[in-house]
Amino acid sequence: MSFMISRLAAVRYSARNVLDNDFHSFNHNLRALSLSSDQFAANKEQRKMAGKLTEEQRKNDLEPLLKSGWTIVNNRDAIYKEFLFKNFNEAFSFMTRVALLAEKMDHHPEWFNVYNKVQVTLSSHDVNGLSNRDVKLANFMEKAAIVPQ
Ligand SMILES: C[C@H](O)[C@H](O)[C@H]1CNC2=NC(N)=NC(=O)C2=N1
Repeated sequence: MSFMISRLAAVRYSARNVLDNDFHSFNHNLRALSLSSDQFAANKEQRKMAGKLTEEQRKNDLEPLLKSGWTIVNNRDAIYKEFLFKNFNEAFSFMTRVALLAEKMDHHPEWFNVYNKVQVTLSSHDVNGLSNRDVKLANFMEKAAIVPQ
């Protein structure tokens, strides 16, 4: 019973955060509720262990992205690309498609949008550099940016 109450308290706490517009910590709490604390810690640890891209992964997985317009950011282990669309609707549709995967992956882009332009920087904050999650998200963005006319 006290377990249930503490769960409810956690949900209420999460709901309050949402009202405070703190979606990030809401999702964090939701994940903590659906995984046991051991699973949650293991999951976090796994992400860290997957770690930064190896030299081999950089050669095999990063190089094709650099040929598609991604560049390595100065003084940071991150990649950047500017996507241009016909108008705001197409730019924001792209962002929406990407946002759904990003949330599923619990891996979020740094991005800036104005009208038809979306500037994206990808890096994995928990390992302070590029990981396979950035490669996956970048490859998805390449597909999501194609607008059927
Ligand atoms: C707690 C939660 O898992 C982390 O804050 C997630 C959220 N989104 C993230 N996004 C990115 N790009 N890097 C991270 O390390 C990261 N961590």
